[in-house]
Amino acid sequence: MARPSIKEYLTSNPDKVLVLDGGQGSELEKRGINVATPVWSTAPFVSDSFWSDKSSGDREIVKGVFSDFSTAGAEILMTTTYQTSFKSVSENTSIKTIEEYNTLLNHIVQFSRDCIGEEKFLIGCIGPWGAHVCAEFNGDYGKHPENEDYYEYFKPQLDNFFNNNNLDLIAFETIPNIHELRAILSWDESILSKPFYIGLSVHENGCLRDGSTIEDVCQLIKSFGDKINPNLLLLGINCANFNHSADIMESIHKQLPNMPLIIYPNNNEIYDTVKKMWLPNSKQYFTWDTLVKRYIEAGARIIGGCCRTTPDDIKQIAAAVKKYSKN
Ligand code: MET
Ligand SMILES: [Zn+2]
Repeated sequence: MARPSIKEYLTSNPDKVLVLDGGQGSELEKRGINVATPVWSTAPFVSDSFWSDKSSGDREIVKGVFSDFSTAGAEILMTTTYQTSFKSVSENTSIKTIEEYNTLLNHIVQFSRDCIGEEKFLIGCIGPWGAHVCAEFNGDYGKHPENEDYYEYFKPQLDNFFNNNNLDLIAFETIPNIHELRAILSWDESILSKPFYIGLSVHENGCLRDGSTIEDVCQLIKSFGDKINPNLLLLGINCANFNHSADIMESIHKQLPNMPLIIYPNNNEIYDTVKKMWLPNSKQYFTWDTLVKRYIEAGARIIGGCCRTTPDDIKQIAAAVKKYSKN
């Protein structure tokens, strides 16, 4: 049976909370794929052997990640295309033309769809401009972030994703800068012609990485009134601090009570930006069970994990979603 449209699905099942997958990029790395390249988790797909050699090791690893997240309970999964903008790919790999780029995206999306089957929802993942310039965790977009042509940066990936029926939802993830957020919100249905969501990149106190407060963000969204693009299905945070994630969700929900929310924080490890590695965090104040309960009470409709979360985290999230959602 064909999948329903995700918009229709969320509207006609108002109590349903969908379980998302976990950190695809970090999981690929954990399983041995070298993602230490400027295109990060896109790396396995830009090698010809991934497509020509059906028994390639990387191919098996990617399949395994999709399969393990699905088995753990994910009902909606993401393509590994966080750093697959045309600019990142054409500047850093042998793929140079828009035709080659479209072929790459078509192959990745089809491969991902084949991995998860026809029933589950698939999200076309798009990282922020900050992913290209390594600024998604400081929001530093230079002196004139308002002058950046965000549309020009996103357009090739958007054009491809909007035309691909294998994708149910488009993700703008880890958005750290309010100018970029304002740009995305200003695009109407002729540009963003399919359901999408925005995942914000925030500090522990909930401020956007560029220092804008949650109030600034919510005010900006409210200022669009009923002119907001009807394809904006959810707003939320991703790659956020585990211990602080529920507080941040509650504060967004307080200010935008009717906005369906999405949340996928990191696991409890902390990224050391100097050592460039994830370090354990001895302070863990919550379990997934407690957090998921609070997320749902704060209006979350999609819940999963971001960097360093594994199929085991998704299993715990799925169990808690089952326990606390009315559906
Ligand atoms: C830096 S956040 C990355 C999110 C992305 N969906 C991934 O895990 O691959
Ligand atoms: Zn992340």
